[in-house]
Amino acid sequence: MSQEKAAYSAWSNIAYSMRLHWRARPMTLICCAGSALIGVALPFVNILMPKIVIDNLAARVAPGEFILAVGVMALLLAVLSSAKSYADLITNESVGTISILSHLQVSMRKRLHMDFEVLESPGYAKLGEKAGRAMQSNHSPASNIPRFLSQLLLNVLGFLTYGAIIINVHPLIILFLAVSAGVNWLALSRARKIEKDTREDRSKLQGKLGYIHRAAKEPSGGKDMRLYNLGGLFGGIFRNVLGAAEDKEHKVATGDMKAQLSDALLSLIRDGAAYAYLIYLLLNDDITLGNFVLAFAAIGAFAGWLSGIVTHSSELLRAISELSDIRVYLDVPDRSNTGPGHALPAGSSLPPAITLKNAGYAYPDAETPTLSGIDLEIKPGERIAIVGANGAGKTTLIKLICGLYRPTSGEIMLGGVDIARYNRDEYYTLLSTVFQDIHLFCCDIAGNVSQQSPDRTDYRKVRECLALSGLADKVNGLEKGELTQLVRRVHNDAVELSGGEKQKLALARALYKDAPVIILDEPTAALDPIAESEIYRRYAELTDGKTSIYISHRLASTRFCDRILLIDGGGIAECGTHDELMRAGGKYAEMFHVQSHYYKEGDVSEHENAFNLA
Ligand SMILES: Nc1ncnc2c1ncn2[C@@H]1O[C@H](COP(=O)(O)OP(=O)(O)OP(=O)(O)O)[C@@H](O)[C@H]1O
Repeated sequence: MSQEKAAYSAWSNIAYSMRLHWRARPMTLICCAGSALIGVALPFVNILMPKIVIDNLAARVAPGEFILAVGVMALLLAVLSSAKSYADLITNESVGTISILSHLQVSMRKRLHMDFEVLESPGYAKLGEKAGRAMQSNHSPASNIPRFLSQLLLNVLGFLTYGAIIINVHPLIILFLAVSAGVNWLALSRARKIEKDTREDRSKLQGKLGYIHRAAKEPSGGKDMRLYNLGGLFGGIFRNVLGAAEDKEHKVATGDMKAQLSDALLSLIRDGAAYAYLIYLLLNDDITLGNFVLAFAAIGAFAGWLSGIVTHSSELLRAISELSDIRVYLDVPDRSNTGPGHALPAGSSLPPAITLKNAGYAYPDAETPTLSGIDLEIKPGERIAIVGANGAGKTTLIKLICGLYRPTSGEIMLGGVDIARYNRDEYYTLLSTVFQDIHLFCCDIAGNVSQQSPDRTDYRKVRECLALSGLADKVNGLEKGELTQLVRRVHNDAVELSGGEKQKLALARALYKDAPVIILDEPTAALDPIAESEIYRRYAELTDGKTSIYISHRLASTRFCDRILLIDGGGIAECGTHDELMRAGGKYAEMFHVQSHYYKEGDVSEHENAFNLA
């Protein structure tokens, strides 16, 4: 998967953010604009008030006129102040929240539906980590672009209004103030560059910290940590990574601090010089007292507007850049066919043939393909067993057949049509699967079997499937039976299932789905011998009228299949019935002999009879 996509331009990100807020709640943007306008009017009225008071006193106006002028100003202040509070309330409450909720929803949808191959790829995970940093909360910069824009607008308007007052006193003051702001901008640019340059590394370090955290937190990792005494080793690695992360964060914080210091220092020099000049004008009677007070206040605030422009444009640029991270992540395309696809074959009680033509698969960044040149036709209703050494590519092969991976060479067809042409979700309806890594969902046992909400669950069928998979006794022994919750982390009263029980539950889930193709990846690896033998005994019943693909390391158990495929060297090295492969005397026969060594002669033939298929 290509990880780097051209980053979005600043304008594109601003337009995107504005669109997002406008669609969700137009009032938010109206309030942002209102906040900027009132935000500049309010202090302006504030600094105008003393001038009006002084001018009126100097002109010795009638008391009624004086009170009216001051009263109007006070009323204006009160109205503006209330309007500003209202606008701020709306923007503070909505801006970050609208953005974060929208992005969280889209990213959750993406996680739930994204094509599996991309979901699994490390490149996608890294993009997710970067985006995750930018989506940490409703206060994160990327979520607050309209607010930064509003603040920037406020400062630009303040700059222009107050600038007009100051220009009236002397245009050079503006030039002087603007040059000092330019110097300040340079200092902030440096800080922003440090932040930008270190973002990739900081994101990677955060990813590592997250991984170590999870490994220490999850019971599966915690068990090994204790038994292998990994506390010291992992603690050391954690400290190193944390140290490196702190170094980077420190670098960014130091850059920010230097920029702020230079801002404070420059402000002091700048305002001091401007005030000195105003005092000089007053002492020489070149300015009225009212105008002196107004200009004095304007210069004080002008510096604030200038540094506001510098700071908020810098913040806005940072936010824009982080929004790019989110958009790049959300824009990773789902390559699977989620639109209207080719109609699924209908009309036969048996599922259609699955054909692999010269199919192969190379994992991203792998030097050599895991599988290549696979030619195979799985006939309707056929029972196929796949065997082979660890890492031979058995699971990869079934993931290809399931459509979870797209072949990197050749093609896979169902009923003569490339499986990529079927709608992905419709194609999945054909498959009942049990993989090695079993995931339990935080609902009750019945829901875990039906994979449906309670109102759509057929409880009678759930009980039948639990009986077929051999979990009925366990479930019936629970106080709430199949209504017992699973996943303790979510439900306090949940039960914990053993590895074998989970496997039985996964089998019940596959049986409940009752799809025409059943794919089992070592479904009995964690079962006790009696439960395992029971599954073998019932295999014909469980897969009746279906195509079945069955991976197992227990070679004796594959004898009840119509055909056995031995995967080796990235392809199908041997193919045939058990007897054919034994007669051929190849790798399968060798593996079988090695394994049967551990069984008494009678055990194998016992299985043979038990399957009632040989
Ligand atoms: N997500 C992945 N990314 C990269 N390589 C992978 C990935 N999954 C598996 N592989 C590699 O592909 C090869 C085949 O793996 P696969 O899981 O298909 O083997 P298997 O025959 O099912 O093994 P086992 O019997 O141990 O379950 C292995 O060498 C493995 O390292």
